[in-house]
Amino acid sequence: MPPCHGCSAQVTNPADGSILSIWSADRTLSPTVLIGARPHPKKKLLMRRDKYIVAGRSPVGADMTVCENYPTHNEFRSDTFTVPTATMLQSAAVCSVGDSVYKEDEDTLALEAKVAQMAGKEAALFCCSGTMSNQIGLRAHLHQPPHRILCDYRGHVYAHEAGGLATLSQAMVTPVIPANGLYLTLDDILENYIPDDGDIHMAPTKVISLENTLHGIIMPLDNIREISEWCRANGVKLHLDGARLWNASIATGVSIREYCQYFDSVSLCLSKGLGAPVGSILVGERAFIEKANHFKKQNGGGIRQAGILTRMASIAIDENLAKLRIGHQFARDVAQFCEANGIALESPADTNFVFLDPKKFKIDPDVLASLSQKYGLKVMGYRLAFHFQNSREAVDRLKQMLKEAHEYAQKHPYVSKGAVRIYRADTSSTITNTN
Ligand SMILES: Cc1ncc(COP(=O)(O)O)c(C=O)c1O
Ligand SMILES: C[C@H](O)[C@H](N)C(=O)O
Repeated sequence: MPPCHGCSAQVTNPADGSILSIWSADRTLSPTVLIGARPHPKKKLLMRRDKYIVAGRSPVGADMTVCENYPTHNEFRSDTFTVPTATMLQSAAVCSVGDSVYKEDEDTLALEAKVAQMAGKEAALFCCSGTMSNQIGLRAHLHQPPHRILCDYRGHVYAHEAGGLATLSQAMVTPVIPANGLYLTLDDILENYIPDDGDIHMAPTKVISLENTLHGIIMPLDNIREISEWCRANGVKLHLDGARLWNASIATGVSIREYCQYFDSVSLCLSKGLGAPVGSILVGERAFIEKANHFKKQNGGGIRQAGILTRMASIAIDENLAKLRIGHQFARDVAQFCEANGIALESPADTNFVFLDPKKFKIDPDVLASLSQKYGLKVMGYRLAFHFQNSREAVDRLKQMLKEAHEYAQKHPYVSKGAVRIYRADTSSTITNTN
C-alpha cells in the first residue's frame, strides 16, 4: 500500500450519523469513508467492514469516489465505470421504497418528473439501462413491419445494443456513413431515406435515430433543427440517443430542454459521466411513454423498489452535472498532448473522449494493453474516456504511456488484419488495479 499522506477530513458516518475524522489509506485519496463502518475504539482508522466505499477528494482536486478495491482514478476504458459517490450511497438509507411498477415509488416519480421538466417533455420513464431506454423508445414509435430505422453506422442503437432493433422492433436498419466524417446531416438522410410510397419491395423509414454526443462529437444545433423540421414535415419520428447529451449541454451551454425540443423521444443516461450506478431516462409525450412502459415491462424492466436507484440518480444530476467539465478538460489536455507529439486522432475531442486513429497510430492493441498495465492504467482499445473521478496524476501517466506507445509504433508499425474495434472488452480482463 503506498505511503499515506496523513491527510484527514470529517465525514458523516451513515451508519449512525456520527462525525468521523479519518485518515487517508491511499496516496491518491485524502479522506476515506467506510459505509456501514464504526470507529475503532483505539485506532484512528475505521474498522474495515466486508465492503469498502471510499469517498473523498484527491490531492488533485477532482472529487472522487472510489471503491477501495475498484479504483476509478486510473479508469479510462469508459465513463460507465464511474462509481457512486458517498452521498449517493448514503441516500439508500433514506430513499422511498414503493413498488415502481404500480407507480407508487416517490423517488422514482420525483426523478421522472424532474427530468421531464428539464427536457420540456410531458413524461419520463426510468429504465435500468440506456440500451433498454433506446430499444423500447424506438419500438414504441413503430407499429408493424415492414419498417426501417435510419441511424449513423457508429450509432450505439445499431452497433452495440445486441441486435435489439432486429428482435424487439423487427426493423431493418440503414446505417449511414456521414459524408463529413463527424455527424449525420439532412443531406445524408435524404440520400438514404426510404419513403412509405406503397412500393412493396421496400421497408420504409419510420424513425431516424440520432446520437449526441457520438464518439464524444457534438452535433451542431442548427443541424439538428434542420433534420427535425424535415422529419416533422414528412411524418418521420425522430429519436435521440442522448446517453451523453449532458456532456453536449455542458460543453455548449445549450440546455437539455433546447436540445430535446427537436426530438419526439430522448434517452438520457444517468450511469455514465454523472456517476449513478444504474439507469437511464426516456422522455417524450405521455401516450408514447405509457407505450414504452408497456415494452419496458414486457422486457423485464419493471423493477420494484427503484427508489434506491432513482434517489442516487437524482443526486448524480444535482451533484455531478457540472463536474462533467473535469472529464472534458482531461480529454482536451490529452488530445492536445497527442497532437503535439504526432499521435493521430480519429475525431475531435469535443467532450470527454479521445479517439486514437488506429490506422495512423499503428499501435498493436495488445501492445497498448500491456503498456497500460505497465503504467497502472485501465485502457480498452483505441478509445480513451475521461470523467470526474480520474486524477491528474493518472492522466499524466496516461500521456507518458501514449508517448512510449507512439515510439514503439514508429519502430514496429501494426496494420490491423480485420475490422478495428474501438472497444477491446477482451483486454479489460487483463487489467489489474495496480494503483
Ligand atoms: C451512446 C450510448 N448509448 C447507449 C448506451 C447504453 O447504455 P447502457 O450501457 O446503460 O445500456 C451506451 C453505453 O453505455 C452508449 O455509449
Ligand atoms: C460501448 C459500451 O456499450 C458503452 N456504451 C461505452 O460507451 O463504454
